[in-house]
This record gives sequence, C-alpha cells and structure tokens, in this order.
Amino acid sequence: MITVTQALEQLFSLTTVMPVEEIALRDAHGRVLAQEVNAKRTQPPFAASSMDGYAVRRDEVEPDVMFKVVGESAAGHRYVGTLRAGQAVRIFTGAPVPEGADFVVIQEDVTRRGNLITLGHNIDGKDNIRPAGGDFTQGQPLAAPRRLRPADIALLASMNIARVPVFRKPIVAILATGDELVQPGEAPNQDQIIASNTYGLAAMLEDMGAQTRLLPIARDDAASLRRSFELARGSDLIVTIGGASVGDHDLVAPVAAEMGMEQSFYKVAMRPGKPLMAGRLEGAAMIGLPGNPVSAMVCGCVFVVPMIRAMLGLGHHPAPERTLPLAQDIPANGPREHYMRAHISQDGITPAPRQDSSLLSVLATADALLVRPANAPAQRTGEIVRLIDI
Ligand SMILES: Nc1nc2c(c(=O)[nH]1)N[C@H]1C(S)=C(S)[C@@H](COP(=O)(O)OP(=O)(O)OC[C@H]3O[C@@H](n4cnc5c(N)ncnc54)[C@H](O)[C@@H]3O)O[C@H]1N2
Ligand code: MOO
Repeated sequence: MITVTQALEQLFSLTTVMPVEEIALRDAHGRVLAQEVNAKRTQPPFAASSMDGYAVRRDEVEPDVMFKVVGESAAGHRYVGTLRAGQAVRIFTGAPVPEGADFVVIQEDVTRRGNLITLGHNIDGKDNIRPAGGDFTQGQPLAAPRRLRPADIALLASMNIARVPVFRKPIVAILATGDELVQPGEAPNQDQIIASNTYGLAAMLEDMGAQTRLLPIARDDAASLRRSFELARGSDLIVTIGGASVGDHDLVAPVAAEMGMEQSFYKVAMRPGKPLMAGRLEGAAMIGLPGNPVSAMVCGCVFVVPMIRAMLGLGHHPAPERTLPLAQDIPANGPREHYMRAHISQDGITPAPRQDSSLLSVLATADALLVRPANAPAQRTGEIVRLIDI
C-alpha cells in the first residue's frame, strides 16, 4: 500500500490544467483568474474630496478666517474654474477638488451665512483629499492564478475590467454503483438505502469550482457499469463511488480495466479510504472512491479537492492543515494514517467517540479531521496534533 502523500503525487500527475475562457465579470465570483489582468484606468482618476465641506487653499486656513463661496463641486459634476485667494468651493464626498484648492474643511468646522463661511477653531492638519491614483494606477496588475473573492470582483469592476480570463471549470462525472442504492426522494425497498455521498461530493467539488454531472446509479453488473462509464465520456475527471473493495460485486476495477483504464495505484495506507484506486480512462483522470459514505467524503477532501485545485491552475498542494492541542488523551494509531472526525472547542481538539466510516451523522457534526500519522504513539492532553478543517 502506498502512503497518502505518494497517492496524492500520482493523482496530481493524472491532472492537467484546464484551458482558459473569458467570462463576464458578473459570473466570475469563485472562478480562478488564469492570466494577470491590468487596470484599464487610474482610481481615483482625479484628486477627490473624502468629506462634505468646503475646498480652500491650505495656506489660508486659520481660525475665524472668512471665505467667499464661489461655486460647487459634486460627485460627477466638477467645479470648472480655478480657486483664487479668499475663495471657497462647496464640495461633497467623492467630488473632484477644484484647481487651486489643496484642502477641504469639513462642514462641521464652518459657519455659513449666505455666500460667506467662517472657519471654526477645531481644524486639524488633515486635508481630507484622496490623491489621484491613491487606490491604483492604470496598468496596475492583479496577479494570477487567484480564486476571485467578492473583494476581487469589486476591484476588477473598479479597474473597468468587464470580461475576465479564467480557467474553465473541470467537468467531473460522479458515478455511484450498487444494487442497494436509490436516489433521494425515491422509494427504497427493504434492502435498499439512499445514495448520499454522491450528493455530498457534488456539493464539495462544486464549492471548489468544478462542474459536476451526477450519472445514473450503476447496478452491480458489468453491463450497467460499462453503460455508466460510457455516459462519463467528455468529462475531465471521473469519480466512482463504491464497488472498490474485494467483494464478488466490487466490479469497478475489472470493468474500468476492460475499458482500457491504465491504473496508477490501488489501496492507500489510510483510514478511512483504504480501497482507493486511480488511473486514466480515455484521456480523463479517474479516481475510484470507497463506498462507505464517510470514506468517500474524507477521500473527497484529502484527494479530489486538491485535484480540482490542480486542474484550476492553483498548484499541487495537499488539503491545508493547521495544529491544535489535544483536549483529551488518545491511544496509539495503527499502520494506516487516520483521519479522525473531531470536534474543536476552547480546550483544543477531541476525536468523536465513534469513528466507523458509515456514520454520516458524526461527519456532519464534526469540525475537523484530526490527522494521525501511521503508527503514531499514544498522545496526552495538550500535545499538538495536525488537523484539516472541514
Ligand atoms: N474483506 C474485506 N472487506 C472489506 C474491506 C477489506 O479490505 N476486506 N475493506 C472495507 C473497507 S475499508 C471499505 S471502505 C469498504 C469499501 O467497499 P466498496 O468501495 O466496495 O464499497 P461498497 O461495498 O460498494 O459499499 C460500502 C458501503 O457503502 C455504501 N455505499 C456505497 N455507495 C454509496 C453511496 N453512493 N451512498 C451511500 N452509501 C453508499 C454501501 O451500501 C455499503 O454499505 O469495503 C470494506 N470491506
Ligand atoms: O477504508 Mo474504509 O474507507 O476504512 O471504511
């Protein structure tokens, strides 16, 4: 059996970076910027007032000094003309500062009578002016690759970039197998259960930027599986769920092999997730996840999400980890790396008491996967351990 790190390396080598497409800014949230883009303008394009008040000349600002108000500069409508000695221009937040002015007195520090203003006594040295280009200048880059967050979308809009080059979403076909499975909403017979991890994985991978296709559930026979694999054609990644172990009805590997799958590996020294397989099928990467719902979801987090990130040009990185102290003693680990469903509190991290890989209710209420290396010794409360937030 290979290690999780070795398996991840092999999975990355099965991936290719998606081609670039150009999309409307409105659709770009969450997408990965594929090429550096450059600001098409300078922001602000003019020196702008940051407050509502009066634009004047700094060298004339003193308590009790009077100015004559000669006009107005509003956002979108500048004052045309040059400010002369003894003059003030009424100005509003975001408006261009008139020629000749280099200071804005806020209106709270001014008394106005008709066209005359008198300055008060509380004026500090702050000019209340945002210089031209104070945010960014024309040509300023936004570097790629980068997953576009809401603040990036606002910045790109401000840069007047209406169309954005992004990596195409990888198309992921998700294929569940098993005579016992029916779709949510259907009526199972007494021996059947509901296909669950298909839906969980689709949600997880869509969150990461994939486009998923849920294929019809394949029955436990070679012909049905073959038909499902054929429906997966045209996808960039095929994720199968179940049928990966050693039972008489575990047909994924033999059917995929018969269809030409070049296998990279089978079985990883991890818990849950041991009967994981991967390879290449008709130009697409393929990963076969174990059927146990928690095993499939843990493998999704540890392997499939990093593959999607790699396909989106974000590099070859394992799921991000951090560390916390243990909130209780834990026993030694066995020979497989263990991804324990765990809870986080002020005291640190605590593994859930039940770790069976069928328990979705435990996974759904967990905060993290506590990562225990193979053969880790028993550890005491307060010792530092690794975890993946989920
Ligand atoms: N003799 C051995 N038996 C098993 C071994 C082993 O090494 N020797 N490994 C065990 C481990 S570990 C795992 S994990 C499972 C993986 O088995 P499969 O990948 O073949 O999965 P299935 O047998 O098809 O299903 C397992 C379990 O999960 C349920 N399932 C499957 N698909 C779904 C789905 N889409 N949604 C919800 N639940 C699903 C299925 O009904 C089974 O209960 O093998 C062990 N056995
Ligand atoms: O590896 Mo299985 O995924 O332990 O339940």
